[in-house]
Order: sequence, then C-alpha cells, then structure tokens
Amino acid sequence: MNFRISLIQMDIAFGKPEDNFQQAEEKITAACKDNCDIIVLPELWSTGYDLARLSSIADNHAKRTISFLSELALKHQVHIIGGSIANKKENGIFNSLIVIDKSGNVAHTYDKLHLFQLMDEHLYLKSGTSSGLFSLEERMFASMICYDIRFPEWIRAHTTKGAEAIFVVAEWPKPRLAHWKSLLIARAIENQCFVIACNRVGADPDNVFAGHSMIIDPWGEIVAEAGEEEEILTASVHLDKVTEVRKTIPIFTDRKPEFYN
Ligand SMILES: NC(=O)CCC(=O)C(=O)O
Repeated sequence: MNFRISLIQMDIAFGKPEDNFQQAEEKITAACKDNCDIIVLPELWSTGYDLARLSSIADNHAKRTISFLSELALKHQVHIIGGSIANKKENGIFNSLIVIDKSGNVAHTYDKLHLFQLMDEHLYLKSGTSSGLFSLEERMFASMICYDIRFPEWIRAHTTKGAEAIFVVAEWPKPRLAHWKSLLIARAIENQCFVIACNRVGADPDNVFAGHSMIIDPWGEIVAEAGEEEEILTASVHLDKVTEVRKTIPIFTDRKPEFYN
C-alpha cells in the first residue's frame, strides 16, 4: 500500500493563532492540489512556544482545531496529522497531537509524554498518559512529538505493537540539527519502519528552528528532505518496504526482551 504524504514545513507566528490558522489553511489547500493522501503539520503550529500566554491562547478542548481540520479533511478527502496544539483541559494544558481522517472524524489524539525542560515545557504543560498508536486505512502508525524521539524504548513500545510508520511533529532548534537527523535515522533503522518527521522553520524570541523535515525509509535511507525555508515536502511511502526489510534482517523475531530489564 502506498501513501502520498505532504509535510507542511512552515514558520509559526509567535502567539498569534489567527495568523497561524490562516496560513495553515492556505498551505493545506496548496498541498492538496498535489493529490496527497496524508498531510502533516508541525508541533504547536497554532501558538508556537508562547508558553507564558498559553492560558489565554490555548485551544479549549481542541474544539477550534478539530472543527477547522475536520472541515479541511472532508473537503479535500485527505487524512491530516494535525501537528500538535496547546490543548486546554480541566486538569491543565497539554501538547496534543490530533489526527483527523478523510471523513472528517477524529481518528486519534496523543498528548506529549516527555516534556522538554530546556524549552520550559514542564513549567507550563502537563505530561500525557495516552499511547501514540493509531490506524488509518487499516494500517498501524505511531505519533510522536519532538523530544519523544530521544526515547527509543517509547518508540519501540509502538513498533512491537505493529506500527509501520512513525509520524513525528516538531519544533526542533537549529543548534541540535545533527541530533535531529541522527535520531530520526536511528529510529527508522532500529525499528525498521518509516519515519515521517515535520519540523518548523523560522525563529521565536528564544530559538531558531532547523527545518529539515524528512521522510526516512525502513532501511534508514532518506526518501525526501526539506531545506531551511518554508516548504511543502511531498513523497510517496510504500509500506511494503517495511515487510521486506523486516524479512531481510528479522530483528522483531530475534530480539530477547526477557534479558532487557
Ligand atoms: N520541542 C521539543 O521537544 C524540542 C526537543 C529538542 O530540541 C531536543 O533537543 O530534544
């Protein structure tokens, strides 16, 4: 099975949801002209890391985001991995990834598990408790948010349950670009799965972001890689490659989890 996937590598207006909703709509509409099956947005795409103002700009129970993305998904008949957004719930604000299927329904939500202290997430956000596992068109995937890629055991917990591709949404800063690339390639090789990673570009008051969104195949080869400017990166992903690589080097049958703790 093939999916044509478009990553929206965008700049994000700091703390300005109105501007970001408008540009997300324009970019999703542009990506859909290229006949993609799945669209991916970056982390915290509607607010950026304006954490100090989240109590006034976070989306209340993700209502606005869900209705906005559902309408676009239905209109263009496209699945949307809706990046992540600041999601205000009764018990705090979460960094929530939302997947909308092409019928406009919420297929999955995942609240970021590992909060990134270097960017103060632990001071403003609550850590999630949900799994990243989800399915679209009867294929299993996993969702991860940025810092999560530094936790191989968390990603492994999803590939042992059948995930064939990992979607990563990110606001990854430029000084650690080498880590971004190496970690994504390592996660693809060790899990023999596709890694589909959408980062942002531009800057906020504290960071300059790296871009270099990429799609990596289960052999660790880069299928497509963006530069450091705004871009819609589109490529086809052939999921049969996962089975092929897992047959060639059968790590999932050779592993000995009983020795790992
Ligand atoms: N937004 C994030 O989680 C950033 C993670 C990051 O920069 C890292 O080095 O890890």
